[in-house]
Parts: sequence; structure tokens; C-alpha cells
Amino acid sequence: MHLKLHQSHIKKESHITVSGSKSESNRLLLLQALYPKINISNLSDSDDSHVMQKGLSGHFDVVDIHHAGTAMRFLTAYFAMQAQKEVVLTGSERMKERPIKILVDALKNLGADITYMENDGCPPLKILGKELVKDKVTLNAHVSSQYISALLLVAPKLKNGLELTLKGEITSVPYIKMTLSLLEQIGVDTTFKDNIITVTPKPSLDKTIDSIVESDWSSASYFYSIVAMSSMGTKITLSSYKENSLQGDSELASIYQQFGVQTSFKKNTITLEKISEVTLEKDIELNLVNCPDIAQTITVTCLGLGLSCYLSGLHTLRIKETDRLQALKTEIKKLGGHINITDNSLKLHASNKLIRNIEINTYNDHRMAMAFAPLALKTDILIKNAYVVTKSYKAFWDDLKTLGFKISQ
Ligand SMILES: O=C(O)C1=C[C@@H](OP(=O)(O)O)[C@@H](O)[C@H](O)C1
Ligand SMILES: C=C(OP(=O)(O)O)C(=O)O
Repeated sequence: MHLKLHQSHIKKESHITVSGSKSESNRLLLLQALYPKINISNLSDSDDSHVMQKGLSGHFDVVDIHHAGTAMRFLTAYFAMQAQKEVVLTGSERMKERPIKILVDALKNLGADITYMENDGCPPLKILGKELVKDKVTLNAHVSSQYISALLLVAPKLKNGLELTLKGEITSVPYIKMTLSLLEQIGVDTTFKDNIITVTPKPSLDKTIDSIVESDWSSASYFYSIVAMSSMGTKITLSSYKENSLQGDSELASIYQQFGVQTSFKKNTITLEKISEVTLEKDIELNLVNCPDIAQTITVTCLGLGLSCYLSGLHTLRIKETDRLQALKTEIKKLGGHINITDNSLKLHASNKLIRNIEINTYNDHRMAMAFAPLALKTDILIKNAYVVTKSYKAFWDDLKTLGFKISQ
């Protein structure tokens, strides 16, 4: 369904409760399947977490994880070590193009039995679960951190634990650290020094562990963009967040200062407030290798504010839900923006006029829909297949209506 967003002003003050982080949720769901004494609260209600739960339920021989990258990668490692269980792991047409060879090779080196059912290097996979007894493996760390997290999550259940050696520049490091922190929280010993990660075995938990998922910072990014494009004094309070987050996207709090947005942490909330107009002497320059999921949000914020930006560290965007660099370029050009892309960066040139009533294609990518929505503060815009947002943020359009956005079909 397409949604028409009519140019809107939002309320001066609003409060939104955002669902749990899908990254934390999908890690904890896998850990809970391995260690049933884990209780999880504030679990993400995203499609990606639902397919993860369904996959882990053990009720299906063919598991379809649709568009969920984390579910695909994490479940590959999980099923590879479930002795005597055979599972076919598949996904959407796009998932069948998203590479998984680095992870499959690493698991095979540990002794796993995995075969490609269509194209080499991509899902669907046929996985015949086995006990994995080897404990050392080397893999390329530049393509996706999800391969590394997948191995780390199952590592404490391997007989001898695991030692991972990472080759090349490590991408999306905060996601690896999040995985290690969650392992530490349940009492697993880990080390991460230079390019070597170790995980010691932990056959079971002695006591029940209650884990509370922090709300999703990537989802919060759209509110940062909205406040940045709103009038002075506009405030949005979001719950439940904390200052010492495991999520790399919490970098938003410092990044958006340059767009005049101040973040205050109070109890379990953050309040975003527009406190100054943006007066920049030079272009915004950011390396987003640690937080790739907020690249689209930041680019559209700059477009809406008529600012130039140069964003680097974006090589992983090419293999996400869509080729996000290409998608950004196509849609921004339709709006009248000037943008150049390379394989790992983008340059947006400042322009002051947005073309009205443009139809934004979303390419089955939730973040294309959500990143462009804040432009409704500047112009009328139509978001095609708007319900792609449910991949990570079910209530997105309702929450925008709560803020005061005028939305119709
Ligand atoms: O581990 C995770 O939860 C994620 C890791 C990142 O992927 P890459 O490591 O492939 O960049 C990120 O883009 C994705 O949304 C979630
Ligand atoms: C890239 C993303 O997800 P995944 O890789 O898990 O599909 C995302 O949510 O932006």
C-alpha cells in the first residue's frame, strides 16, 4: 500500500515508545534457544524478530526468514550445530542474492555440513546439523559483521569454545561488541584483542538471567531527522533508552548535535530537542563504518536541510535489503537533489528546493521508507509500499501520526 504524506507541522512536544532493538532481540532469542534459563523483556515486535522466533521454534523443516539478514546468518550457525536435524533455510528473492559464503566456509571449516541449493555463495541452504568439534577458524571481517556474530553466538555451546581470527578491516564493530557484551551478561568469558576473539565454553547456566532489551536506536534515527527538520523548541521524548547503549547507532546523539538536536537522558528516556538552527561553515563529513544503518537517515536529513555531506565507510550498503547507495541516488535525484556515489561513499551537494509530490520507491527496504518520511515536514511526498517498515518498526506510521504527520492512502 502506498501512503501519501501531506506537508505537516508536528506538535511541539510528543512521547513515543519504541519497540526493542531487533539486533539485541535476535541475539537474545538465539541465546535463549541455547540456554532456556534466559528471560527476555521488551523484545522487538519487528518482522525480523518474528521470523527468528519461528525459525527457532523447531516446528519447521523449511525455514523462510524473508528479508531478515540477522535471522539468516544467526540461524545458519545455529542449525549447523543442532545434531541430526536437517533444515532448509531460505528467504526472499533479495535474500537469495545476499552473500553468505564467508560464514558457510567458516562453519564448514569447523566441521559443518551445508550445501547451496540454488546459487553458490547465497541462500537457500540445506543444513545437516552436526556436533562441531573444531575450535579455530579464520574469516574475512570486511563484508558483514553478522557472520562473526553468528559464530560467536553459538561458540559457548561448542565443546571447546572458539577462537576467531579476523582478516582485513573489521566492519560494523559495535555489532560484534554487542554480541560479546550479551555473552558476558549471561556469564560467558570472551576476549577481543587486535584481530582475535575467543569464547570459552559454557554448557549451561546456573541461574535464571533476566535480560531487558533496550529500544531500537536505528528506529530512533527517524525522530532525530524529524526534530532536525522541525522548528526551534520542538521536543520528542522516546523510551526506553539508556546512556550506555550496546547499540552503535546511539552515536546519533552526538552526530545530530551538528544538526541542532540536543539529546537529554533522563531515567529510561531520551528527549530530542531542536535547540539551534544549523549554521555550518563546512560540509558534514562522517565515516559510518560503525553505524551503516543510519546512512540513509542522515543523507535525507541533509537533503531536507539543504546541506552538503560526504559520507564514507558505506561499502556494506550495497548488499543490504537493496543496494542502498543506488536507491538513495535514484530517489534523491527525483526530488531534485545532486548526489554522487562510489562503492563506499556518497557526496550530497547542497540544494534548497525539493520537487513536490514525488513518489519514492522503497525497493523492499524498510529504511528507504522511513528515511524519506521526515521530508513531509518540507513538502508533499508519496511513499510507495509503505508497509515495508514492519521489517524493523511495526508502529512507524502510527507513531508519525501521533507526532502530527498528516498521512492518507
Ligand atoms: O548484527 C546486527 O544486528 C547487524 C549488523 C549490521 O550488518 P553488517 O555487519 O552486515 O553491516 C547492520 O547493518 C544490521 O542491520 C544489523
Ligand atoms: C541491514 C539491515 O538488516 P539485516 O542486514 O539484518 O537484514 C537493517 O536493518 O538495516
